[in-house]
Amino acid sequence: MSVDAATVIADGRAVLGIELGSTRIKACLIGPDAAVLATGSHEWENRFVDRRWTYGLDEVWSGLQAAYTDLVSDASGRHDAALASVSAIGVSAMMHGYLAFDADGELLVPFRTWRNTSTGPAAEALTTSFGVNIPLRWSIAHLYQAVLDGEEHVPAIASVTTLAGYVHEKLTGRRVLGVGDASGMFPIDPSTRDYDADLLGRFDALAADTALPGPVRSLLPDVLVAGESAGGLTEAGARLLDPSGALRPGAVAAPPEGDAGTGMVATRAVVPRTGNVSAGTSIFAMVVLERPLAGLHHELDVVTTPAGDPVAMVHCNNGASELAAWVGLFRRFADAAGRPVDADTAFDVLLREALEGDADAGGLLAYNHLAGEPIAGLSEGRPLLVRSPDSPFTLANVIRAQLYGVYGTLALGMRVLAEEDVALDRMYAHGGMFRTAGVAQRFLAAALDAPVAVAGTASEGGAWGMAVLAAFAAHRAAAHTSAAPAAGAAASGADLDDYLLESVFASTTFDTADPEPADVAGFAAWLDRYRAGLAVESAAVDAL
Ligand SMILES: Nc1ncnc2c1ncn2[C@@H]1O[C@H](COP(=O)(O)OP(=O)(O)O)[C@@H](O)[C@H]1O
Ligand SMILES: O=C(CO)[C@@H](O)[C@@H](O)COP(=O)(O)O
Repeated sequence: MSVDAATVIADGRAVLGIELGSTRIKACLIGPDAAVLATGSHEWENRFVDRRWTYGLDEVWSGLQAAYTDLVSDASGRHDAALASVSAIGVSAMMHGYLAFDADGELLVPFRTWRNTSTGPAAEALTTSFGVNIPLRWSIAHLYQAVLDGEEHVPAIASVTTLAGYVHEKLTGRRVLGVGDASGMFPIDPSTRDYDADLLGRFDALAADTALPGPVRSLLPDVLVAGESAGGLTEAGARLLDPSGALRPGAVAAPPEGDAGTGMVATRAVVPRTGNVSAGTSIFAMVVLERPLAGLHHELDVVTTPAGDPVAMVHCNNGASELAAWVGLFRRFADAAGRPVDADTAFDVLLREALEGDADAGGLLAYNHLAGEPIAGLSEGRPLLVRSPDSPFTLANVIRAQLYGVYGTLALGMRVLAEEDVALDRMYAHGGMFRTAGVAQRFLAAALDAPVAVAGTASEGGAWGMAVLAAFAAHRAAAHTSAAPAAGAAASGADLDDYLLESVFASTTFDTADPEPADVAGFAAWLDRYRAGLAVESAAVDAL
């Protein structure tokens, strides 16, 4: 394996996927069979500046370079191979939010991430006008809120994009977005797999007589579907990723995607009746739809797969960060006691302890809300641990409550999806929480009352999924060389699924956890108490 991998890397046949997650920038290098050859990562953290969650663009580039350098050294350590070129490349990132540029490409205001909940009036006006739910975090809500607030920069806006779109443009010179990422900016019409023309018109009518230079379509990136070529890595782009000068340009670039789409690919959940849960800083569940939703629900957004098919999503701003904070507390205790443990060990010890807890976590409630949470009706967050005096206050129950807390708001939203009769054959899960095998997965099965499957790549899921999409773009480009050199054709969901089945998942095994009846009953009881206790969380937001 090592010799083959070394040859693949040295011959420039490996494929690079990068995902900018909220806490980690991950890079993943795969071979022709989609096996992981090397990985790299860099930790970063959003900052709350002037009441807005943001990252600096300088941190984007230093973080990408650090993750890439880490991957190069992993390739060298694992395979004794020097990485100098790749056949294809793809970038994905946290979706939505607001990156607005002027005509010279200068950023007009600091990046506003998906986590900001300051767009209420715009989201409400757009939801009413469009007749589809426009969540607070969508880019169009951010844009319209800036218009409604009469922000000074609005007249200068020449383009608006997502984080993946921004990075992709710098690497390739192309201002485009994959349809999945675009679907978190503005609603997509599944029949054209492009922005919904009727809704674009309604937006322009709303924004008429404002300072926004229109029409809005001229501000948005062009939309591409999985398998289409989105340009190639330029010399300048290669230098941005690898200032050492070793990386050569020329790789085929896939349409930049969002982490929802890469999660779907990483779990082979791209055709109707398949779904996946991504559990990282935020937590969200997605199910590919067989038919449109019957009603409009503020708990459900409709995005698309990277092939443009509609997907219902339950999105919660708050995922596993509060759990990580508790694990950090115990690590500090271990340090202070003179027995330091690394993060993975601390997670392993604590999560395994949770297995010994009561099925209802002894009635302990953990609210993981660091930020506001629309589904729970919270404008801001105040993480809480609440118990009755007689609740069995054990370490096992504290950690189990924290794990249940990660799934609390998601479970409320999933009950709305169930009422819509959305059919689901299989649910997959991925994200950092699954680095410790078997625990977060078992409790998720209990929370959803459904089997949950996890693959070995689960904790690197997004970057790996993006590498797979890049390999798919290169595969389609090769198949179409005679007809249209270096250009792949747009794929349908079935084309993408066939590729995933034949070239990626043929030999992948998933570990499936079935819901355990005692856990299901325990979680249901816990969720009733959690729902009632939301009043406490709300009061904490008001009071503190
Ligand atoms: N070894 C581990 N076992 C279980 N959970 C973990 C482990 N390491 C990190 N985590 C959890 O994973 C989360 C990060 O997940 P990740 O998918 O990398 O997030 P993001 O994409 O938002 O940066 C952390 O907040 C932490 O709670
Ligand atoms: O909003 C979405 C998807 O709709 C995500 O991009 C956003 O929550 C960020 O996800 P991560 O927590 O970084 O995995």
